[in-house]
Amino acid sequence: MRRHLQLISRVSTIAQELRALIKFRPWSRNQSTIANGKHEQSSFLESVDVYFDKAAAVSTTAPDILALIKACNCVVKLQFPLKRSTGEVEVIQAYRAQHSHHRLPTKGGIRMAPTVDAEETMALAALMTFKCAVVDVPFGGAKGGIRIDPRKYSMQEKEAIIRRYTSELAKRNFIGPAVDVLAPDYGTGSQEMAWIRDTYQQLHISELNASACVTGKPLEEGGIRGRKEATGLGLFFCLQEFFNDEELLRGVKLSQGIKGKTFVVQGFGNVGGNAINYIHGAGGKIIAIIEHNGGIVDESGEGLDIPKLKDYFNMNRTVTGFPAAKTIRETEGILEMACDVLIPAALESQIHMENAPRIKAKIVAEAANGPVTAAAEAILERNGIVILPDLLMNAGGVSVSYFEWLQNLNHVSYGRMSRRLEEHNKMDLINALERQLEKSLSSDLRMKAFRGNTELDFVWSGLEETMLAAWNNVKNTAEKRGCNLRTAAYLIAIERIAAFYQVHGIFP
Ligand SMILES: NC(=O)C1=CN([C@@H]2O[C@H](COP(=O)(O)OP(=O)(O)OC[C@H]3O[C@@H](n4cnc5c(N)ncnc54)[C@H](OP(=O)(O)O)[C@@H]3O)[C@@H](O)[C@H]2O)C=CC1
Ligand SMILES: O=C(O)CCC(=O)C(=O)O
Repeated sequence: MRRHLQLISRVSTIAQELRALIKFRPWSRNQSTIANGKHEQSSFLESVDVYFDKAAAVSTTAPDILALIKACNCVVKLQFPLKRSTGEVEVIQAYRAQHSHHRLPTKGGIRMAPTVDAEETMALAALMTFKCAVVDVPFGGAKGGIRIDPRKYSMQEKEAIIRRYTSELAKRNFIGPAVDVLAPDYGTGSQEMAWIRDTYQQLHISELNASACVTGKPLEEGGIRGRKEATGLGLFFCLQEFFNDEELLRGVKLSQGIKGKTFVVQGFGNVGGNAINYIHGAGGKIIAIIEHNGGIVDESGEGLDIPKLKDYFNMNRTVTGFPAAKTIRETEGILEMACDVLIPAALESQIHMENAPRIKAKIVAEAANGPVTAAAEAILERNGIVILPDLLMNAGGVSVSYFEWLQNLNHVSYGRMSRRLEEHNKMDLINALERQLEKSLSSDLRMKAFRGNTELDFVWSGLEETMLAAWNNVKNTAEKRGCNLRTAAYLIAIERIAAFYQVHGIFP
């Protein structure tokens, strides 16, 4: 722990320099906002700051504690060599930001994208702090990024980059089950997590809990069932709640239930793809999907045939060209299509001041981190569009990551110790009932009634409980404090973290 704190103080110098470079501003009640739409040049980090400031202005938390909660504790910038398959050496730039250490470990994904920079990483790390607080997951927030376009690198090259990135973090004590736990994000998945785990394990050969240094791992490497689907399923749980809430539905003039509602989804990756599965399963109509270089629009009026689209995608690695839909190369127009729900599930700042006036969805459900700029939010709200905020909507991923981390620390999977016991107990009860009633249950009913809970049952149950509790808290806070759902989510986060400092005090 002492080593960790020393390192934090060393890297915090870098953080200070970076903050100065990007005009980082501590929280101030007088700070102008971009909600009037005048500063379209504002960055992702500035949008996060504006959202924070809006909540801070109605919070009862003291200004010094607000400044503490808002500040990014440290950012490390890494530059390391990659020997490409051509023999040429390239310098790779990468980052890890640890936004808040009020709880340890810090937690957050790692992305690979050409847009990655220090500021983006800091904004994403801040969102992780607030998101974890909203869903009451006991982590500080962090995020990592590697500035490459992963499509331009071979598997071997990506493996070398990830392994070197992990070893650079390990050298600085910036990764570990008790320190900072990585996870998938945009451009990374379970394969990258497996390389991270293996590299960390090689460097910490006697560390019993090494596999808890990263979540989102393949099952063979200590991953948990359900993590891949978790972000999309968490979003779906919240959508279901929205479509059951008469009052919220009245505001957007929609009837109850997901069935028959129309959805446009930007991004067909982990989050977008899984959200689509659940929405389609509930009878929602996916009328358009956007990828980075094109999109498809349904022409049947029935919504896209998702099982057929999945087969097509698995063969072609793209949705464009899907024969049962119209392919469109200019995707901006698709984002602006009339629909009930628009789900941005790709990158930040996709809905900005310029295109916001043309958005015709009734609801924007933020699956991506920060897809709506603060200036755009003001415009959407003026047009009566309800925004379901990222801090809540995409928190299913980190919630199940938490379960994976716990399972790794326990070294035994959920259900392993209890499943058969539950089945034996239930079977005894069923037998007793049958004897008493002098009647036998059908074998089908018997199977259903006696089945014990598996790992996946526990994960789904934990995720549903987490998302529904957070949904109700955000909704009730918005009602009580007279603010929108995003400000309510930030308020919950701020007040939970402030309460934490209140009890723990400030070190030293
Ligand atoms: N993975 C997770 O568990 C979590 C992810 N998130 C957030 O969700 C978002 C998506 O992450 P994830 O699904 O993991 O990422 P993936 O890399 O799995 O998928 C990203 C998808 O976005 C598409 N895309 C990229 N750029 C654009 C663009 N300009 N317009 C339209 N589509 C685009 C990609 O298309 P193509 O394949 O053509 O490049 C791909 O379909 C990110 O903001 C991430 O931070 C939030 C919480 C958890
Ligand atoms: O699963 C995690 O730990 C973090 C996922 C993530 O990066 C995010 O929620 O943005």
